[in-house]
Amino acid sequence: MTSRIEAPDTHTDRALREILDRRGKTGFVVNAGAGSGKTTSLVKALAYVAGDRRKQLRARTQQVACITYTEVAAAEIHDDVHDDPLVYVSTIHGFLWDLVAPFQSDIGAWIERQLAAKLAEISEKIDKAGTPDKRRSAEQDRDRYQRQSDGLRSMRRFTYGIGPDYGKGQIGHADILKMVPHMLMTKPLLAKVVASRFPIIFVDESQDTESEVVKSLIHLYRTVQGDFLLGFFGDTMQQIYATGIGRIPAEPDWTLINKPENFRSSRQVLEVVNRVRAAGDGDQQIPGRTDEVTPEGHAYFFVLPADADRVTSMHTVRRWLAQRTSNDAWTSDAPGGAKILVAMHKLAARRLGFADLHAAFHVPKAPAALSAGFDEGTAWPIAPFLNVILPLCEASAAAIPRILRKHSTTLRDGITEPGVARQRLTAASEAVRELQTIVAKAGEGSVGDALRHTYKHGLIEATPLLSRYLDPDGEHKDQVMGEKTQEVLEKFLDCDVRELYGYLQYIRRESPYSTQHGTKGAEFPNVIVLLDDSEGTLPAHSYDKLLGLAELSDTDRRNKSSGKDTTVDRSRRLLYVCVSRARNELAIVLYATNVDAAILSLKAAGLADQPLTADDLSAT
Ligand SMILES: Nc1ncnc2c1ncn2[C@@H]1O[C@H](COP(=O)(O)OP(=O)(O)OP(=O)(O)O)[C@@H](O)[C@H]1O
Repeated sequence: MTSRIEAPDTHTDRALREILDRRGKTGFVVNAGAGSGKTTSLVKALAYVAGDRRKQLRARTQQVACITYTEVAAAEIHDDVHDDPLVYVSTIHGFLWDLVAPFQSDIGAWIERQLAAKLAEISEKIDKAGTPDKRRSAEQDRDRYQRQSDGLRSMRRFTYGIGPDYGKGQIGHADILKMVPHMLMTKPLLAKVVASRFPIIFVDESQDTESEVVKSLIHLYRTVQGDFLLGFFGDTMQQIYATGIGRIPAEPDWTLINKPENFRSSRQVLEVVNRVRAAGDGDQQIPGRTDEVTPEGHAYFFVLPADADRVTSMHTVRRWLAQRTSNDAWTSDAPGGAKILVAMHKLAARRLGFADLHAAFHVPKAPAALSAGFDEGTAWPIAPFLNVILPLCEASAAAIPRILRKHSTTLRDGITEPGVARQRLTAASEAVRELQTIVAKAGEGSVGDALRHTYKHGLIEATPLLSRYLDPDGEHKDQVMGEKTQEVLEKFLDCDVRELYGYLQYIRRESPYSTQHGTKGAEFPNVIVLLDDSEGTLPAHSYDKLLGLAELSDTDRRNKSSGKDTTVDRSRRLLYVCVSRARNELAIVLYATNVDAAILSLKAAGLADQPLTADDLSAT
């Protein structure tokens, strides 16, 4: 891929350079459609300002900050700007933590307030406990919180990890999004320090950036003196997370920029993109490339019966597409082949053989850090498998000591003499051989067998909660473990270790499946979008409602009449994101309980003039 910096200039690039040449305080919002080159313009603006103001930024030890939505996006932008040290690229969590990390005593005070709130909450629970058992359990939790609170006083250093462990001075992912905006809004010194370190801040995917974060950045803009530039790049039509702000509340003096072009998609794909958008905000995009360069492409809409076997019908669709478009990539699972966008991880899990694992992390009311963490590949109970256990089972004999030295607690802690290190390495190697036997044997409960074995032999570093679970009387006995966390861990440990291989393939993006949310910002040559409410939908989404195939609920109607976001709005935006990921060829496959009614609805909604059916598939 050539760098985005080399993309031809658009009017937006020129407008941004004019803004970047200004001094003093200024801001802008680029709000433009899918594939319009927002990220490309962002990268070009970064390169421009880092070149133009290099001397000044260096002299003042300042950087240009760019906040992205995912680690993948951050890595791509880093590449685009050739790892220029003047450009600081980070996800929102990393950025926010970096801002406040030096303000240790404020972090400590914040944790103290959280624990005080927990203690107040638990006292209420104790007072209201209906049974002696519930009371006893709440009292035990109160004692744990109390010990955490006591431990905090001697804490010298506060850190940040996936999950919180307040007693050990660690705040979690979710805490960051609450704590830092609050600190930015209430601590003028912090705001000053941030603005002098980052006189320019860009935010990509701004529509899905948490409201409080955006508000705190705007507060920063309002309060700082001197040179400061705040710029947002987003698309309100692509807001797919409920926590996102949607439209940026721009300050009156900011410049608003739209990009009407689409540089990504073929003509046929763009027509579908525009049809989906038409009933949303009505904006329509035009091909960005010249007539000769924009390919015609292909786009098809299939309506298949909801009782069709999904695996067979998907093979048939892919074969049909390969034949019709003379493009064998449709039947390939390799990168560059077909990308199949499913609504939920559960559907990918079924197809890739990790349904039990998925179910374990999605028990009803599972803590979000576990369920969402599983979906993202960051859940702490799984981390030992991804980082240590599976690598130890797959690595060559020569590579094993390196993995052990990096992760094994027994090889890291308390070694004072070389002889001890040798002995421990021999013991750890023996434990690895036993682990390999456990994993090769596999079967129900082998996840638990592997985890207990590696923990016992110090091969893995477990998070405080996992340690508490595996060793309830050990070092982390004061950790408070919710019932739901306990339930997830029990179910996880009951799983078959073989399921982790399909999961790994999925989160490493090596399978053709991706979730519709997970494709944010990406693009693929050949995309299939599955619309399949009968296999299950995300909360607050329904393609059947969007397409007029299911009745709106009373809540939908109430939301609609009061101008609030509705199930239909959310589903349309998600569909818009999905169809606009396709560069050349696109297929939408709707599984419908009533195929004829679905065809009529699609035509009436202007989404497809001539949807194809199972008969068309069998006719070739
Ligand atoms: N000025 C340009 N000239 C030619 N191609 C461009 C230009 N800008 C962007 N592109 C190409 O268009 C595609 C989409 O660009 P980009 O990812 O920057 O868009 P985006 O608006 O951020 O997308 P989305 O919001 O849909 O994720 C990329 O393949 C990119 O290389």
